[in-house]
Amino acid sequence: MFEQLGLIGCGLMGGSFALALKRAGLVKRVVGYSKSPSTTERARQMGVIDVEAPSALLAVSGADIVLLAVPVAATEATLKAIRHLVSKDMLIMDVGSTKRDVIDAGRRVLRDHVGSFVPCHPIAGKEVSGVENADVDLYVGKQVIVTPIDRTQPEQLQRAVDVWQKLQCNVVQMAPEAHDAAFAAVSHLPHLIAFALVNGIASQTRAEDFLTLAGPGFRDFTRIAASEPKMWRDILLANRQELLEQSQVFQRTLKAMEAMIEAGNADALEGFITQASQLRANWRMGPKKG
Ligand SMILES: NC(=O)c1ccc[n+]([C@@H]2O[C@H](COP(=O)([O-])OP(=O)(O)OC[C@H]3O[C@@H](n4cnc5c(N)ncnc54)[C@H](O)[C@@H]3O)[C@@H](O)[C@H]2O)c1
Ligand SMILES: O=C(O)C(=O)CC1(C(=O)O)C=CC(O)C=C1
Repeated sequence: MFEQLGLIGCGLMGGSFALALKRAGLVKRVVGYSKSPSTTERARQMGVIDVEAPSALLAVSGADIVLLAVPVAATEATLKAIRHLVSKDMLIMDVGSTKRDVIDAGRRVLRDHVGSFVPCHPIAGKEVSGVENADVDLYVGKQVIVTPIDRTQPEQLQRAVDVWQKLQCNVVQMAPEAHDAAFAAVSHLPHLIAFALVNGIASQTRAEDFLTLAGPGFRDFTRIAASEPKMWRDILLANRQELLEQSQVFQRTLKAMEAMIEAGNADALEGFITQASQLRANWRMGPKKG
């Protein structure tokens, strides 16, 4: 049981975490801070946080657990704002979608206290952001990737794993580099393609007609194109090297498929689609069972 959660970033991810922690009876009090005071106020009105803090530092004052739930590019400034109150006994976690840049910021800013910081990434989310969309069940049954470094205190790592497990998450430990490589392929690239696809259609003179005719296939494929622009700008830039490599792989695959279509090679095209279709039909979210 924690005495006080210091929540920095009272949005979708942070708000959902606070609600889940409260429901599980794991925290007595939540003190929250968001850049915009109206967001912090809204979070209190919704019962997501109990007390509004006027700064990140004051949100951390008296906290034994801290969650950073801000855009990844805001991590360094946030850690700088709180570093004077960070102690060895405080568990600090984040939920950022990229890990190498977040960890680099942690090393630079926290220095001797970097051991209190356990980098985390819940593989849960939505295309809508903000505290209004916070959801007590967001993390239930989802994977949480933890990417400790050599200096992470084993006790803090264990506490972080325990918290996520009590929220009914499946915790997976990985190296930060392996994390960023994997999520470039299965999260960042799909978002890049969804944004590009929508804008590619929108750039055509008949876009309005096309979009009026679009059905469930378009809706499902492009759901994530409605995601928060600044958050995704930061993610795509933070993981640019891995993402650009994945984009190259995608473009080569697309070119190969175009060549089959151009040549009218029905067998090759069918084989290619069969491979993807079977893979996707058998795919289930989460770790392999059995
Ligand atoms: N949305 C998703 O699907 C998803 C999934 C997994 C991880 N993440 C990660 O979670 C983090 C938060 O995303 P979200 O979806 O909750 O976004 P959000 O926009 O809903 O919430 C972010 C909150 O942080 C606040 N904020 C922004 N800059 C700040 C700063 N400098 N100091 C204090 N507060 C600040 C905003 O006002 C907002 O309240 C991001 O790092 C993102 O990469 C998002
Ligand atoms: O469901 C969505 O809308 C998401 O995009 C969630 C999603 C993903 O790509 O799977 C997005 C970013 C993350 O860091 C983790 C999860």
